[in-house]
Amino acid sequence: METTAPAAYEQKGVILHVENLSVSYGDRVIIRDINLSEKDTVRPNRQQGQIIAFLGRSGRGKSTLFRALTGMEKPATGRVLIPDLSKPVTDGQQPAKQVQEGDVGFVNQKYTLFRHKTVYNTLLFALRKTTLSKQEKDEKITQYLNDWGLTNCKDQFPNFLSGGQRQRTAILEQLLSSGHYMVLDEPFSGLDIGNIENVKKAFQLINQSHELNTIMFSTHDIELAVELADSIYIVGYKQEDNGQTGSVGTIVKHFDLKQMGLAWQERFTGQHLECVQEVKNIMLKS
Ligand SMILES: Nc1ncnc2c1ncn2[C@@H]1O[C@H](COP(=O)(O)OP(=O)(O)OP(=O)(O)O)[C@@H](O)[C@H]1O
Repeated sequence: METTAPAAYEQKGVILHVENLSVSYGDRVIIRDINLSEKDTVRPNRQQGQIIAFLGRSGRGKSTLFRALTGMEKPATGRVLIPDLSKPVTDGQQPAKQVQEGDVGFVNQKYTLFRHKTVYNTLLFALRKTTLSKQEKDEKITQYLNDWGLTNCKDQFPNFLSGGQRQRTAILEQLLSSGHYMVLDEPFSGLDIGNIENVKKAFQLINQSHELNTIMFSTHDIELAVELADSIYIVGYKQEDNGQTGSVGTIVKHFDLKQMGLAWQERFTGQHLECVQEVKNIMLKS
């Protein structure tokens, strides 16, 4: 079988820590006992953010988990911690804080944009909470528009953008307004092959532009998740002691694709396909 050498990397400080998280709507518990921890992945001679995929059958609670990860939904129990970059490092550790609404960008499937704002003004609005001067904001936006291939639509309103331009603007808007973390709920759903490539490219741009940039996304496309992610979590129902399948979502399996030697490979190999098959089997049982 075709295999490739695993890429070298080191793991540094914790960038996302989810502890005993559960979310209920009224009396109904939707997700429970969610525990996960992700560290900053450092690769030699390159800037590398993290890409985390969440897979799971319909209704298992991925969107609910995302709402808790972005601080939009208050957990019934547990907490979500991210590094508090406003505090100095003490004893080699970056202090952590509980995630709050606004810390983590959220991009929905529809790539919603302000109808009455041009691309430039949308991005300017996204930077409103920063301490940058007017000129610094302009320079930053101009650079991003250039890097993301959006310079030509700077003064256009959303209705005049192509699907790809719209996606990139929506992703960029969230990136600028929230800092390093971004959640995308099914960003590939309903896209044609060209726009799938556009979103993949946007992931790459985010990933390579800062060490701490962290993309979390859900998808029903298992191959795409195995191709793009360096960590995959499967959200599903656990088997109860009596052999029945439960009805509360939790993490039923984690795949560390870095450790497995599958992350950041140029080519999709037989080992990737084996992983896809394993993910499918687990999803079918959960
Ligand atoms: N606001 C809400 N009030 C009550 N129940 C809700 C609410 N939002 C979601 N649910 C329920 O929570 C469960 C999980 O839904 P969620 O949207 O998180 O699943 P999902 O894994 O994202 O599904 P899909 O893959 O189909 O998008 C579902 O049974 C859903 O009906």
